Amino acid sequence: MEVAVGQKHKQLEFAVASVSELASPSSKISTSSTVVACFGFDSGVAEVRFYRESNPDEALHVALPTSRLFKLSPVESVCISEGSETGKQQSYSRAITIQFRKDEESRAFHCAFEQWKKEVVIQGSCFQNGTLSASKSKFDDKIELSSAKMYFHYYGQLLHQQNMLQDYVRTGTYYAAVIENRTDFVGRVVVDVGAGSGILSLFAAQAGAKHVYAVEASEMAEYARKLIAGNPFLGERITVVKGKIEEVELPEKADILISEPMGTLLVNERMLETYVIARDRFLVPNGKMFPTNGRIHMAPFSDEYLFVEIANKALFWQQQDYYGVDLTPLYGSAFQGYFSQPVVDAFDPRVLVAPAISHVIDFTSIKEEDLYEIDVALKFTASVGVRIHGLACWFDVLFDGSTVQRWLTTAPGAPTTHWYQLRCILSQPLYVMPGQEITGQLHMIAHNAQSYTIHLTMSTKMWGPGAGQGGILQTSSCKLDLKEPYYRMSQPQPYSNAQDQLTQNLLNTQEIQIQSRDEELSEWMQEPSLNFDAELH
Ligand SMILES: C[S@@+](CC[C@H](N)C(=O)[O-])C[C@H]1O[C@@H](n2cnc3c(N)ncnc32)[C@H](O)[C@@H]1O
Repeated sequence: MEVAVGQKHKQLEFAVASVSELASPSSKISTSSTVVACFGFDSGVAEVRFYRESNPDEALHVALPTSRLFKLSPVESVCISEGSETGKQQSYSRAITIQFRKDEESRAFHCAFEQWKKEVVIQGSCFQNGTLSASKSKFDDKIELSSAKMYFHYYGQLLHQQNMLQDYVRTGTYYAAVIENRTDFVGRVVVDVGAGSGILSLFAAQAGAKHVYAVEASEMAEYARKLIAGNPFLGERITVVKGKIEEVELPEKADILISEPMGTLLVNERMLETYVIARDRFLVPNGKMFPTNGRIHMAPFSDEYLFVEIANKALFWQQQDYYGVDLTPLYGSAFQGYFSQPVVDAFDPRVLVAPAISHVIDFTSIKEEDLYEIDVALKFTASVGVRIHGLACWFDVLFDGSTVQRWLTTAPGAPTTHWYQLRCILSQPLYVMPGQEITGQLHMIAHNAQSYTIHLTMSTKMWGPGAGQGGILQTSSCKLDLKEPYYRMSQPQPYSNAQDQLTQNLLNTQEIQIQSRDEELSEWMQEPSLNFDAELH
């Protein structure tokens, strides 16, 4: 795949101990502040730029097409550059020594150096054809640049990482899954896929990992470096690599991957695809994945209160004399708009009217492309006679450790997580009798704004007196955008789970509110014109 010259956003960063030019030792960029080595492009030429984190404007630039890198010791290398060729002899006029803090950092740097030199060769050859280009990563191929920018901007902020860290059900389950399965980590190489603050890398190091590569694409990588440096006993076995999983090169394969790639309904954010790409790029055959698989659970629900609440939102547009203006021409669109938003909140499991079914996603074997379109056939048997208002969904993931199997669940009735649960509401509810079958389809299609369009169809067949020979078929459908849910958690909840409250209080001595990760994310990522709720209130 080729991409235009303007692909400046593609870059990769490392922390190194110090850098100095041999001819001018005074140019040394040393350890008083972190020294960053950043691979990128300058005027279409691949380069590595060294600078102090505290002063990015003062940098040493090394053009890669004319450079070579040699190891002097496990933690010291020399980079010679600006060569000229006379006959068979190659001469170099500049040498830069690079001091690394550890062997793995040095190996990761060498690996990236060689990879970026190859990019230059591709570019060079294309340049001769008049179309300077660089290989485009799988991520850039399928995700809109504006979506990715906002996404990584969001994750680059500590407050959003803190929100996830303060979901103690989530973080505590990860901690237990890692620590109770030490045997899977001791002496092993680990890759942390989307490391964020680096917390899972630190857990893996605590469990005895030989080395952890913490790969993080957002600016959070700098904070992860700081956190890891501040925990030196663990940090000496962790290397932070700033870049996208789809683009970075690592010096060795991993025995185990660890990641937290789950979004609302498991698949939102499309980070599961990144997790699967990491498996294909970095995991040894039969290596372990934490988590190992995930399940989306679905069941029909009946919630008259929620249905009326949503339907009432559109009533505003039924006014015929709003300051002398008839608003009714927009009523239909407003009604449709409200019913195209999946609802995120914590609901009472008693609203479910049939046993749930599940769709399993095995992270160790699924193909990345299989996540582009997910199709689930629905079949339930109603346990009561009620009006069905739609489909309720939640998910769980399994850590299939060698010692202990741990589940992280977001089920209704279980301690609440920042994912809550999700409900797709039908604008035309269905009526069912006890024992009646409900069939349908949940079809989810990934889109380039890191989410999914959901198509839901639910049907029931009514038999018996007056229904005729073929029965009466009722069908109701809706189309929803997973990226634009209605976050209902701030509304008064008809249901409060005592066990949930207790767990929260026990885990959390401070008064801390967990915000839905996607609620915050969507504030960043939604275009105002698409944010129906924001428009109306
Ligand atoms: C849900 S957060 C989890 C952070 C951390 N692992 C934790 O458990 O607290 C996901 C992180 O993955 C990063 N991320 C998402 N897609 C990525 C990609 N393609 N390459 C590298 N990092 C990515 C995000 O920037 C974010 O920090």
